[in-house]
Amino acid sequence: MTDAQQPIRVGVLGARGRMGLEVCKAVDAAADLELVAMVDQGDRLFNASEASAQVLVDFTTPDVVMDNLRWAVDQGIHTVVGTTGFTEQRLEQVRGWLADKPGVGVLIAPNFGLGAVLMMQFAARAARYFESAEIIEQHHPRKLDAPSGTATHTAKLIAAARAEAGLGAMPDATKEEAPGARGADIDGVRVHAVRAAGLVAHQEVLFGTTGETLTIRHDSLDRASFMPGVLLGIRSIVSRPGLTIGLDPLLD
Ligand SMILES: NC(=O)C1=CN([C@@H]2O[C@H](COP(=O)(O)OP(=O)(O)OC[C@H]3O[C@@H](n4cnc5c(N)ncnc54)[C@H](O)[C@@H]3O)[C@@H](O)[C@H]2O)C=CC1
Ligand SMILES: O=C(O)C1=N[C@H](C(=O)O)C[C@H](O)C1
Repeated sequence: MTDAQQPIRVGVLGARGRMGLEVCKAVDAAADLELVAMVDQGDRLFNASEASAQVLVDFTTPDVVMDNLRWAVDQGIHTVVGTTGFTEQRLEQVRGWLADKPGVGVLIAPNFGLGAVLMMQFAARAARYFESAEIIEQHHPRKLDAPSGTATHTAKLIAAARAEAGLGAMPDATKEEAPGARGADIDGVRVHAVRAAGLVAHQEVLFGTTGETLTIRHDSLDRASFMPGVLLGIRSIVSRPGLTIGLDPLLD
């Protein structure tokens, strides 16, 4: 434990949501963490400050997360963010806020599943060796956004690796007969989003070149899969000022 064996005081934003409920359970069960605030839509955000939260965990929605984060940084509260919707422009805004609060840490991770982090790393490593790469993400039908934050991040990693290796555009002679048939184009990488009852969170990255394909697949079968990563984030962010993107730097 930090601070002479005092538990880290944690507040959860989006506490009544699918992820928020799971985070509350995981924090409650950890001896070195104390759940001091549970905030959902309609609750006062200030509750978290009154409860002296040292770290906030945000699993809300892309349209409210920036306001929450701005407030937390202003209050000097470290924040672990799993909510999606972080464009490069949004990340730049967060960097700007943190510049005025040098002691405060923010971790923004598109996926807290350790297997998903490895899947993205493996995909980035494979990208330079294949002519073609496409992403198929599959989620539960109550997910609000598409493509997923994980798929967008993976596409950007693949695009960067391809550019670094000097690869050009992927071979594709297809004319779409129906809009969207070839998926979304994220930095030149096609991303297909499936929504079906029974699914949690899944992703395949399909690579192809002459005579062979490689498929890298990850499945989150239960939201418990995200919790080791979230807890690692909470424990790390108290001594990690500035903006950290993704779990990768915490795993090295
Ligand atoms: N980074 C990761 O590993 C993961 C990220 N996610 C992302 O986390 C987000 C939440 O996902 P779910 O829990 O499935 O959604 P959900 O819809 O079940 O939960 C969102 C919760 O946020 C609450 N909320 C809305 N506005 C709020 C506000 N202003 N203040 C406090 N609470 C507010 C809602 O009432 C709801 O209870 C999504 O963006 C999703 O993509 C989900 C799973 C894993
Ligand atoms: O909404 C979800 O469920 C998930 N969202 C994240 C994303 O958009 O990548 C992470 C994971 O895929 C589950």
